[in-house]
Amino acid sequence: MITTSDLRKVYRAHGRDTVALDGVDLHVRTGEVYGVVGTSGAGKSTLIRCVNLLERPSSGSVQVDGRELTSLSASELRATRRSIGMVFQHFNLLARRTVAENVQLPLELTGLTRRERAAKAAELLDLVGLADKARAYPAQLSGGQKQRVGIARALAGDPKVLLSDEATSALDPETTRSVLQLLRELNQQLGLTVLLITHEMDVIKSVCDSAALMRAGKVVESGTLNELLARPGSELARELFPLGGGTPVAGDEPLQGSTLVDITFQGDAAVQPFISQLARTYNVDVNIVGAAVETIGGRQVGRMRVALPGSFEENVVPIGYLREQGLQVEVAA
Ligand SMILES: Nc1ncnc2c1ncn2[C@@H]1O[C@H](COP(=O)(O)OP(=O)(O)OP(=O)(O)O)[C@@H](O)[C@H]1O
Repeated sequence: MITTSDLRKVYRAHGRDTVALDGVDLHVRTGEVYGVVGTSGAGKSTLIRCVNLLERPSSGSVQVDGRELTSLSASELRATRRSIGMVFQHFNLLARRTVAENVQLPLELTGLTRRERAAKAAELLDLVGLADKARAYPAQLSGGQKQRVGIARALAGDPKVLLSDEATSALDPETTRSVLQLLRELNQQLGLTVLLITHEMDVIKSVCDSAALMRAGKVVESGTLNELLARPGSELARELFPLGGGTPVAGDEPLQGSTLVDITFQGDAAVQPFISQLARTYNVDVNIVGAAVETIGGRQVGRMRVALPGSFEENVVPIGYLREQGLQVEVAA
């Protein structure tokens, strides 16, 4: 649904060049929620603004729903942008307009009658759970309600794609959860493809099907959450699902001289029988250092860190046994 190829954006200011995007290839499939995460300055905002050409890339291509946006004329681009909704961190609502009028804003140049626009706004406000706030003004709403209005407005043109620029960054954790839940429902009910940027791993964990990690203008890692969790050495997987503790340090006698192994299992697979079989078959004392189960992308994922006595070379066979059982096994230290 969204594909960027070798996307570059260089800002020129005060005689200096800043490379904000340095050859970004991104592929967002139809109907998925795709999150781009990265620290401040990584290029996330620039990327999302290049996807609807609010920012014109210096080079590279942007395809949305099969259309190459960089080669459209100004009027074609205006029309195409209507099918790409966008929500913003600070909502960008007009203070002097009512909630319903804010939602109708993108429909004003579309040839719909006043009555049709009002009916559409009412339908969208109902969809985001704010049917009773149509006549209120933005100042009378909470942050979460303002963002719901922002989302309703973004949906006014019946978009196939919704871009979300840190939509929950200004909200408290509980409101964040409810707005993310709304995005998920809209994704499922309307088949909406959602591309969101965030600096919070929790957002990725709770709502995304796929994710990309950006650093210094580049996508350094990407994939579905399941792929990432199954990828040895994945930085995103480590951040999605940190397994604290267990790194052997001087004086930490029980772990000294042992091999730490991280085991990831998904769905209903239970790791416990494998551990006891491993202990029995190979006569090793398996020390469970840490374990956790979390819901990631709507699926149960478990991780366990175990310590096997001896060096890695001494544990090649037991580690191979765990891998043969279909578990994802990564040697941590
Ligand atoms: N209009 C601009 N003019 C000059 N440099 C810019 C402009 N917009 C962004 N930059 C620079 O481009 C780089 C990427 O910025 P961008 O805002 O895309 O990153 P980000 O990952 O979204 O960060 P943040 O989370 O802080 O918004 C930064 O070095 C930034 O200073």
